[in-house]
Amino acid sequence: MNGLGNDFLVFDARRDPVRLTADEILRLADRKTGIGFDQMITLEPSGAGADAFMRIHNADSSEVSACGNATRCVGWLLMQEKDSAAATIETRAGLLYASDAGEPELITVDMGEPKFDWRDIPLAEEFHDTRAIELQIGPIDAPILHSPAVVNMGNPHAIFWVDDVEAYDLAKLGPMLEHHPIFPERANISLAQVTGPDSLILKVWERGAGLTRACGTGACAAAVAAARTRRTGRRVRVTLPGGDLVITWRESDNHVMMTGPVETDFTGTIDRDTLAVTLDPPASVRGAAE
Ligand SMILES: N[C@H](CCC[C@H](N)C(=O)O)C(=O)O
Repeated sequence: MNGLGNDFLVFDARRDPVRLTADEILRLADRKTGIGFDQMITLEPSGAGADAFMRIHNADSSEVSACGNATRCVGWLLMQEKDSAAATIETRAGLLYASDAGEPELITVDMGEPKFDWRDIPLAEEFHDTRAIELQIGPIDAPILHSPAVVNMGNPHAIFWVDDVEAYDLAKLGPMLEHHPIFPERANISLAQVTGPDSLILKVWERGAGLTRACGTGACAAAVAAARTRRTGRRVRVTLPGGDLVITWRESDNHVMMTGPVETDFTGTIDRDTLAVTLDPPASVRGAAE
């Protein structure tokens, strides 16, 4: 499945457990010799009364606690199954609530409350004044990235405000910042270009996945940081390379609501031993094989 091109391999492990080694996850994530994905999602029985527990692994096999676009896709799956307009998803970061947004394959997820304290991002104690971050890569006149906003949406995000997201080589800067010593658990790195009181453009280097077409928690983090610094209002249209998400940081309960599309690319089965994939008929895959 995918949310604005941020793509996922979704296993239904609610009846039979799916336990893959890091090496097997890396093999499946490989876009040349495997299936290819940004994150691997494993649906398991929920211990908290939710419709399912959602386990999240990045393409580098790291397990993480939040994935906004995948939560929309899983919410849609569960609502389809139950023929319901709402679904509850348990994650390591807590319970999330998905609901039908009134159009086919358009889903809203309540992503909970943002966190801003340096301990909650987390940041390393000796660095927790983010104004200390200044990074210039490349020729002496290369643009300098500095003073990121940091937000936790169940996972760590650092957002750099820029005048033009295309003026920076995020493929080069991203990994340096992802692994910056200020982020003891690494971080998702965003460039945000505010384009109006209710709109911004976002490019994301994702922790454990690299450049992605969209990042749901990144869009939430950037919209909240923009509102908190009076760059925008509390409702922001976030334009990512893969398309738009609408984020509302609700004043009444401090929750962040994310609305966007979901797509199913194909379904099938994977052989437990060989990891060979058999597509369900019609064996059509959305868009030509890349
Ligand atoms: N790379 C992220 C997880 C996936 C986030 C993104 N795909 C989203 O839609 O929120 C992390 O390591 O925290």
